[in-house]
Amino acid sequence: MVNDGRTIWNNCLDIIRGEINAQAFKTWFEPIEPVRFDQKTLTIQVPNNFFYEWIEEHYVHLMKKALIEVIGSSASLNYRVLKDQQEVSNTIQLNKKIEKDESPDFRNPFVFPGIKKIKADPNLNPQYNFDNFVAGECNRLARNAGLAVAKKPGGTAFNPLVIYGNVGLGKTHIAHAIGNKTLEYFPDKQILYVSSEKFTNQIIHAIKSNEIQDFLNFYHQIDILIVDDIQFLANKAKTQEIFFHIFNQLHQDGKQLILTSDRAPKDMQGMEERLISRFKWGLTADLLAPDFETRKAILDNKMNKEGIELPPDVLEFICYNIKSNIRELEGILVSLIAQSSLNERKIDLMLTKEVVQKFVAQISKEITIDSIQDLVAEHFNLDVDVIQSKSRKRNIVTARQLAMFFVKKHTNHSLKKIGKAFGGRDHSTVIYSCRTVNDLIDSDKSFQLIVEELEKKLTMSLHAI
Ligand SMILES: Nc1ncnc2c1ncn2[C@@H]1O[C@H](COP(=O)(O)OP(=O)(O)OP(=O)(O)O)[C@@H](O)[C@H]1O
Repeated sequence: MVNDGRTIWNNCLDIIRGEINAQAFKTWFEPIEPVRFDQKTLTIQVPNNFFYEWIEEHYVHLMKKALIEVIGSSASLNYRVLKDQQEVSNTIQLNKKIEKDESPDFRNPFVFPGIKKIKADPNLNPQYNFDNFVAGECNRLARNAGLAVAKKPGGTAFNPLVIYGNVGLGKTHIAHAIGNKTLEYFPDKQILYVSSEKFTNQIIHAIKSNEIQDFLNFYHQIDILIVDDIQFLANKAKTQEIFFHIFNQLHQDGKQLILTSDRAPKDMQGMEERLISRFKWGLTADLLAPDFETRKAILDNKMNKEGIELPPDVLEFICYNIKSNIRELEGILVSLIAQSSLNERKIDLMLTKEVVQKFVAQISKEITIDSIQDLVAEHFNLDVDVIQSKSRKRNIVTARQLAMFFVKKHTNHSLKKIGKAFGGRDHSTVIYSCRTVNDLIDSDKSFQLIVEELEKKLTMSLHAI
């Protein structure tokens, strides 16, 4: 029996750790100290008031869940806030009564055996909706298809709707958003969001307790089934077989299926061919990494929600450097807020660089010929090998000359080496290119602006730290 505060808190942490990402855990839970446990009340100490408020706002559900699991449903929680390094005990003494959480988890469906029409918790997170899902070219197809499906579930050609994309690009968010929107239009329809992991565990449980028929009955009554991260079904033959069965039945009945995955159906290894072919029946829409403007809009959105404002250079710096994972973008914002609160530091470019560097430590910190060629090629919408080619087309020549100019200015490479990296040109071509760029900067205002913009991107990038 656990009865001391530290053991209880450690047990809670074990539960919490499994539910949030490592960075958030480190930022918000590692600094907490258990103080005492008395009469089912756990007292924890947080570093400051801001910390307390953040935890209350963002993690109170999770804390409830953990405390109920470890202490029982009559548990309660006190915070003690450390201020100015002094312990100000009971300054904010909250006796938060912990109540049984009604909806943290999908209730095991087998509690409804044989019931004709069920009404189960759809397990949707209202925080993930279309209002806070920033639209961009990167998610246009998935977003539009999702909205169409929500208006007419089972009644469009997008069945199943398969949304795929790399880690942290919004698959779970959009899956819930579609579910929430559908619920708005059709409050009486039975919607269910389930992660593949949970779905698999439910099957294991059903098999063990001989309730597989109840399980199937339950799923056959769902009108809109959303299964997240179906790549987890790979190499799980029995789970795939059962899912296949459910899929066919629902599809045949005109019910809507929405699936997400981290890869396109054709690339799903360990998945039965018959399932893959069904995934291709409807629409497969990908989520791409957002462009700079969309990244800024996402961060803006998040800042509004948290009620904070960042200086423009800080915002731009983050967006220049974090390109391929929106969760990381948000993680940086949260880290910045935490760092500034814990260390009482202003959020400026210096602090931001420190935080960003921790997130992307694997990135090279030097400006290289490759990084310059990539940047210039991207700006002119060209492939890098075109820049290195012999082409004399005007825009290609300009891009090439500009890239050489940047390499000369921002690296220590010799003229010979630079020429070689641009399709084996000699040193006089490099000198001529740099001179031409300088002349253009002086004489052409729009060219000057392009140079400034690219230069900003180069120096904003982590390479410049
Ligand atoms: N277009 C967007 N607008 C606003 N926020 C977004 C957008 N896309 C993603 N996010 C946010 O990014 C974070 C990560 O998104 P999400 O968890 O949906 O990604 P995922 O693709 O499911 O990741 P994983 O592959 O790890 O499961 C979430 O906080 C989500 O709200």
